[in-house]
Amino acid sequence: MRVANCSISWSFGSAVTAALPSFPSSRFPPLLPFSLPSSNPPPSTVLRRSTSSARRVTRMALKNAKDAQDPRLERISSAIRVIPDFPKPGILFQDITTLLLDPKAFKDTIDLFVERYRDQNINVVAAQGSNHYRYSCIIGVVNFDLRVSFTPYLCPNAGVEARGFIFGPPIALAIGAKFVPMRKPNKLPGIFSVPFFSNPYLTDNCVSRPLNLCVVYGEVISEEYSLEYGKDKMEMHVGAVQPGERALVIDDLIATGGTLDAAIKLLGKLVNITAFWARQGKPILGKS
Ligand SMILES: O=P(O)(O)OC[C@H]1O[C@H](OP(=O)(O)OP(=O)(O)O)[C@H](O)[C@@H]1O
Ligand SMILES: Nc1ncnc2[nH]cnc12
Repeated sequence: MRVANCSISWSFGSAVTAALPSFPSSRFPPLLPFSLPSSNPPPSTVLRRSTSSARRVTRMALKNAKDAQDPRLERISSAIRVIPDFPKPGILFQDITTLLLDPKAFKDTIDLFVERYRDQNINVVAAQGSNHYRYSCIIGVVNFDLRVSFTPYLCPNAGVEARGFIFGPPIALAIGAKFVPMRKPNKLPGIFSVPFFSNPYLTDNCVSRPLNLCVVYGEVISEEYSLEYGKDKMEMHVGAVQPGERALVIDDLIATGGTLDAAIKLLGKLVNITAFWARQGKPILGKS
């Protein structure tokens, strides 16, 4: 189903230039969107720009320039540790775990977003999490996917990160929006199959199938994308975003923009995107 009028903003930080090996310092410039120098072009990329969305983008850019003066930014920026050559040579890894160890900097980060978005009529905060295939062990478990049932499955490490999930929920709660997780494959209960005799979810939703499989219907849509250091895929529930809602997509940083691109495409399968705004005016959506 496609519906009209869902505008999407994405924010947090950018590591686009962090990936460039020529950058002279390991203490990389602030990752937050607010640090945009006011002389830069407005941080806007607009899809099907309408007059109202263009006005909104302009307002955002002005607010951005104002935020650049915020004294909280310095503390936030310096609380983020930069680790060269992780997870592979050439990557300057922006480690937000050190920010999380500093309650003031962490709170300031959330507050900045809340202050920015609380009056924007946002209904939905969406964030992306991951099960980090690249650090996974391989074990044999049931894969709850009809297409590949009972195949080897990459098992997430314990304590696995999902950095968008760290920042999205507190922002959603504070601005009074619902939170929609955008997850890596096979993490959302969707269309799945389990042996009929052992299925604990036998409800009216279940339909008996050949080979004693029970199928539970709950539609999940997905989008594949590329990262600085690999490929991935994200999924979300159909119905999580409703017609006419305004969505804010939260993640900890933008590097290649692949994740953002996929998030926008994923949301675009459910709603019409009327405006998109991101830091640095990187034409991420120019690809699509
Ligand atoms: O702009 P991009 O090149 O797409 O990179 C940015 C993405 O990379 C990281 O996520 P990752 O998939 O590593 O998972 P995590 O959030 O669970 O750490 C980060 O949290 C962003 O989502
Ligand atoms: N440079 C980077 N630092 C932290 N997380 C990342 N995800 C993708 N690129 C990254």
